[in-house]
Amino acid sequence: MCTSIIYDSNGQHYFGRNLDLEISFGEHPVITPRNYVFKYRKLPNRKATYAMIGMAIVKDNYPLYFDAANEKGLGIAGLNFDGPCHYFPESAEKENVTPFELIPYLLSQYASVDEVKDALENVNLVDINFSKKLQLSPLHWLIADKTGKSIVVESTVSGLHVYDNPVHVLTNNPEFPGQLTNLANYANISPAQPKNTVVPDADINLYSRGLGTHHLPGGMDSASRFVKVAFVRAHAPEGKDEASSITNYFHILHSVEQPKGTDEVGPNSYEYTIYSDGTNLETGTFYYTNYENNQINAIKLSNENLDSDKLIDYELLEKQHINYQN
Ligand SMILES: C[C@H](CCC(=O)NCCS(=O)(=O)O)[C@H]1CC[C@H]2[C@@H]3CC[C@@H]4C[C@H](O)CC[C@]4(C)[C@H]3C[C@H](O)[C@]12C
Repeated sequence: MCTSIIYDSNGQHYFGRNLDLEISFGEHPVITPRNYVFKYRKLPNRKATYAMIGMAIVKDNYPLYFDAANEKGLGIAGLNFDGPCHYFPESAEKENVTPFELIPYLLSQYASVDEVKDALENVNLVDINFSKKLQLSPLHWLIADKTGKSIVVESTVSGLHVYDNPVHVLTNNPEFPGQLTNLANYANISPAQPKNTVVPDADINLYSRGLGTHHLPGGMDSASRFVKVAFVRAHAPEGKDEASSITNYFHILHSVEQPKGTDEVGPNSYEYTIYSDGTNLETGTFYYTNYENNQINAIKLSNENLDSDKLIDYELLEKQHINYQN
């Protein structure tokens, strides 16, 4: 399971995700500079044009991005969508993009959600594996830009669906319209202390603070995380500067993180939040934390030579540094 959000703070927009899984693939931060050439399976080769940064594994010198953002302030995250997801055979009328190419394809050419929406009308997500070893995985995508707009893209048996996203978060199943419908079941959840309406005549002692969130789901499942993160994001205060904004951002994502041991997926195997990341879409600064190291690490897109044609890899810093005070 995974969770992705876009958060507005202090005039800036932060976009990224939690990656929840039982094993790590060796993913790490990767910059694709403007002159790197993407080789597409069913389209002509094309230069990246817009530089991008995100978490990826690199296979055969190809960056398989889990999530990334480009220098124009457009971000995309791929999340698991097992069940409803369906990819299609090659189509003669459309641009045939494989699901693992979707992030490079969109980030290399487009600067906004509106541009992406137009482009997607012409896209067929074609069922072609990266390799025998790396088969396609069922994904759906949260796409957001620095104006704060976001959409969800889902390819199912009924076709490619693009939904405006009024709550600016995404988890996993069910399909996005079902997640929105489910929010109605939690419509009265509030940061405010409730009034006693259950037995109005009785003097009921509101024994705790926070009773307005008593029915907020806290499970590791995707429907629970959707409601919880939508609520937390919607009520998160803005930061007053970059540091407090990114701190708030990670608190939102960490409110739905999965601690080890709580989500069993097989004998002795547990899904947990491997990393959380977020890019400031205005400045192109990429931040991340991970399970082992919850210090915030940052990489600035603008500090590299973005006109290069070679991928730039960064080590994932996984060592916890405890600040002993005595
Ligand atoms: C599994 C992850 C989602 C996390 C999640 O939701 N886990 C719940 C599991 S469960 O549903 O709870 O059981 C997703 C998110 C991004 C994906 C990579 C995207 C690039 C590339 C695309 C290729 O086509 C296939 C290989 C590839 C490396 C992908 C592997 C894997 O699919 C990644 C890591």
